[in-house]
Amino acid sequence: MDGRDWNLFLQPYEQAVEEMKVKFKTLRSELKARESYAPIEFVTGRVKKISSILDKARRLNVPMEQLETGIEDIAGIRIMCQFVDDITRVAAIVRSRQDLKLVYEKDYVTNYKDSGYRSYHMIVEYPVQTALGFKKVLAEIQIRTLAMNFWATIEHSLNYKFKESLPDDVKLRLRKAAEAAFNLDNEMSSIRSEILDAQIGFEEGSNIVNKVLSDIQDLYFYRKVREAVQFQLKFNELWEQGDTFGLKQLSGEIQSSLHKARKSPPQADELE
Ligand SMILES: Nc1nc2c(ncn2[C@@H]2O[C@H](COP(=O)(O)OP(=O)(O)OP(=O)(O)O)[C@@H](O)[C@H]2O)c(=O)[nH]1
Ligand SMILES: Nc1ncnc2c1ncn2[C@@H]1O[C@H](COP(=O)(O)OP(=O)(O)OP(=O)(O)O)[C@@H](O)[C@H]1O
Repeated sequence: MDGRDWNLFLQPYEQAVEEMKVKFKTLRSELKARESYAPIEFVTGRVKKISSILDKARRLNVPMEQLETGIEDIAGIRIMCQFVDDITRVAAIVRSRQDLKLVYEKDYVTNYKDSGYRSYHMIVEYPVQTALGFKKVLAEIQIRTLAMNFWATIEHSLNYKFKESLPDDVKLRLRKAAEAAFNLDNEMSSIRSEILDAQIGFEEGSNIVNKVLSDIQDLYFYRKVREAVQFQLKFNELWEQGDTFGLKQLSGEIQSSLHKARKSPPQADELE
């Protein structure tokens, strides 16, 4: 093995991981403040252990003098999302960032691995300012849902214990567990879209109420008192029944009355 100073070798990777973690955690807070929902649930990161770097170099036949280019995940962060759709959004954000350069992507969400592993991986080039100046390091960004992470964390610990020799029945059960995690993600996504639809429906309902009440006020302005009172009674009835469709129709009727009223405004002494 070469006699390099591993602390010095790993220093820029430590820095890259710390900086990237701060940046994506800050992004989460900012998106939460701006849009009230952030596609990032939490962020973790690590620098690969020396033993793991050496194992991987041997496994992938990477010469020691080419570790920096041959092992792409010495620096790695992981971004956990609530929903599968969030992964696409986070990946788009990573692609658009000016402070790193995308090298390539691996979509194990669509093309999941034989083991059942699902995640979206992005290998990036990240620039750090070291005491000796500017240096670019390779880093891996793994993006996955909470369910994918749950599965991968447990599978990783089992794999570590059994190394390459996982018994076939365990492999099969892990694949089934991965399917279960996939189904859980799908179910959560469909519940989410129903909740979003309900929220949109609620928003529409509240907008239509505002519109009807303010248009009735305008009818008073045009001295269409009798019409305004009738519309108000009709509104009360529909509102009691929670009839959004009826309210939309009523809104249309009030609009056409208002239209007529605006075309022939009342004379000063005119009262309905
Ligand atoms: N738990 C778990 N993690 C995996 C699995 N496959 C990949 N990973 C994770 O994804 C990383 C990158 O894996 P790959 O995209 O296969 O790339 P690689 O680094 O060229 O090759 P390997 O180290 O052989 O996986 C690994 O270092 C793991 O952290 C898997 O089957 N189970
Ligand atoms: N990009 C990443 N971000 C955060 N944690 C990671 C990342 N990649 C791996 N880890 C975690 O770091 C720990 C050590 O993993 P290690 O780097 O030794 O192996 P690995 O990445 O799983 O596999 P390999 O050696 O094949 O690359 C594990 O808990 C693993 O889940």
